[in-house]
Amino acid sequence: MEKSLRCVSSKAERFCYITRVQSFSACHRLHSKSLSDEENRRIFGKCNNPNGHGHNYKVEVTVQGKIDQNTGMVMNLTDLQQYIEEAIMKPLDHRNLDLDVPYFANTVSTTENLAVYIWDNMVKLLPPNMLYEIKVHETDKNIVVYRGE
Ligand SMILES: Nc1nc2c(c(=O)[nH]1)N=C([C@H](O)[C@H](O)COP(=O)(O)OP(=O)(O)OP(=O)(O)O)CN2
Ligand SMILES: [Zn+2]
Repeated sequence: MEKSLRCVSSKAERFCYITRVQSFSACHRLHSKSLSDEENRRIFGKCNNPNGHGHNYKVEVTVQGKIDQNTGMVMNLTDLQQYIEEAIMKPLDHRNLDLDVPYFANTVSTTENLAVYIWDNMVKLLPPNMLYEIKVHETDKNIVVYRGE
């Protein structure tokens, strides 16, 4: 599993961003209940295929904070791995996003909305003000970043 570290700031108190990468597999269909079938086909094209399609998603979870002078860590990446298991893997891996995840019953399962869903799950588990960014790679070419705004 990939882990990346990036640090800035003064010598006395260093501030760092740490990232854990996690992959999961899921299928979905882009379809909005607030649009007609014709509009859905026109807007979402092949991604509106009634039987759906699959992705091997990759999510980068970045947390921020001061480097603890005793542990040398912003956060133990093993703890972050466990939060990711709860917030991402358990609800999403090997699921049909639209049918298995209640959040997407009435919310289109775009990568934008998926990033928001993952943010909302992660922020509930992490210590306050530590979550910095969720980056979701839907494909190698389609990437969405959400920072809680
Ligand atoms: N703004 C968004 N646009 C699109 C999203 C999205 O989540 N947000 N999603 C899709 C589809 O889900 C689709 O699966 C994208 O796949 P695809 O077009 O096959 O992916 P690539 O662009 O990587 O592959 P190409 O072969 O280059 O088409 C569509 N739009
Ligand atoms: Zn898709």
